[in-house]
Amino acid sequence: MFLSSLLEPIKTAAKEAGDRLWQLYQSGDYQQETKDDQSPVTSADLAANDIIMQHLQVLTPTIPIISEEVQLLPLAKRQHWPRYWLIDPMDGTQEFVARSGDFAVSIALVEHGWPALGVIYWPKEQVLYYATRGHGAFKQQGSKIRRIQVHQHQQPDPLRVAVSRRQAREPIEQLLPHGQQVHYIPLGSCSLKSCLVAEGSADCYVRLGPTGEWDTGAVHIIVEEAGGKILDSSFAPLSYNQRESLANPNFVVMGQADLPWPQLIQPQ
Ligand SMILES: Nc1ncnc2c1ncn2[C@@H]1O[C@H](COP(=O)(O)O)[C@@H](OP(=O)(O)O)[C@H]1O
Ligand SMILES: [Mg+2]
Repeated sequence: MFLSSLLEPIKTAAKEAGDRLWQLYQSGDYQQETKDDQSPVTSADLAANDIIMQHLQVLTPTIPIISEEVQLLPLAKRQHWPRYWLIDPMDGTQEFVARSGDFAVSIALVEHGWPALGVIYWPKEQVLYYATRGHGAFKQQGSKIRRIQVHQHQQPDPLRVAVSRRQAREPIEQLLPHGQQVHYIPLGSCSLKSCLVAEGSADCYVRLGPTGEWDTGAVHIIVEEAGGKILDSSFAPLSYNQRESLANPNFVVMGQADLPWPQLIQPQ
């Protein structure tokens, strides 16, 4: 009941933040900086962050917020939170700057260590992806809403693997078995690639290299409710708010849950 009552207001917040990003993207009216981890941030990320924070503070004033764009509290002050919002106001800042349009807003509610509600908004396509635990995953474009499901992959069909536009292909090629036919799908933004898996347009997404918990929070529940899973390089679940750093390990977003994934992909 609590989760379902939050869904519509969170979709509204994500859409408002994303539409603001789109406006700034089109006008070019933003400034860019480099963060301590060498990843880019723009004034558009911060504008979207402000919009989401304002919505959340009105909607649930007592629920704390972790945002990519807000100074992180030490673990001791946050590790016992029973629930918190986990937001990435813009996933795909490099894509925004490079003008590919592959950027998205990501908002998750994490309860007792597990994402329970997730909303992704892709401004370029005006598409929302969302899920709440136990109630399925959905894709909405305008008034058209449909339930999404991962794809049932049949051997010997090529494995459709979503990959970053910005990362080298070779390390990923080395993880796939020799002789496996592969069709690569390059797309920006961790969330959008994960949503491709959730909706069945890709069979998996292999992510090597730096990401943060905010990149996977919302899609974690969307992918699971669509029938898939997100696991680290030991095929163990990702964790949330358990460490001083929010850096994720390498991970794979897997579609069809009963494929022999450890035979298909051996992440390092
Ligand atoms: N040098 C770096 N340090 C930390 N995270 C990085 C990074 N380079 C990329 N990322 C993560 O990868 C995301 C983009 O994924 P992709 O390469 O698939 O487009 C970034 O999202 P943000 O744009 O929210 O920072 C960021 O979280
Ligand atoms: Mg971001």
